[in-house]
Amino acid sequence: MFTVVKRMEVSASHSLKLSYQSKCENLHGHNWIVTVYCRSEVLNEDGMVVDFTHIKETVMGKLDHRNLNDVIPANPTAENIACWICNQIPCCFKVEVQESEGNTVIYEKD
Ligand SMILES: Nc1nc2c(c(=O)[nH]1)N=C([C@H](O)[C@H](O)COP(=O)(O)OP(=O)(O)OP(=O)(O)O)CN2
Ligand SMILES: [Zn+2]
Repeated sequence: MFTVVKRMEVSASHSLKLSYQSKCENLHGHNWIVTVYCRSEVLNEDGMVVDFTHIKETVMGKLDHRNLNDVIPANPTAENIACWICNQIPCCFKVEVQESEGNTVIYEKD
């Protein structure tokens, strides 16, 4: 079994629609640390699970310097961001999204 791990920093903005009053309703930014995990028992014809560069192009190309409310088709919480990223990348089974030093979400496919 092979596991590819790719870590990136995404600078972007979001606002959250919540069922309670919160400062997060206001548009604001984070430097999210995103770590993507891809796994496969077999390698492709290039000898890879997934190209690190393709993971970066997918995540950074779609999210970096964007308003995530315009990209993620759900409330752009760290949970929904992690799930959305996982579904964009072949062989991805786990995504960690660290919003700040003490706040991290881990999404794993069943
Ligand atoms: N489970 C989640 N909780 C929260 C999320 C989230 O995505 N998932 N997101 C937010 C907001 O993005 C908010 O901007 C985070 O604010 P921040 O000040 O960074 O976090 P804290 O209020 O916890 O403050 P710390 O100083 O980091 O303790 C809120 N919650
Ligand atoms: Zn936020």
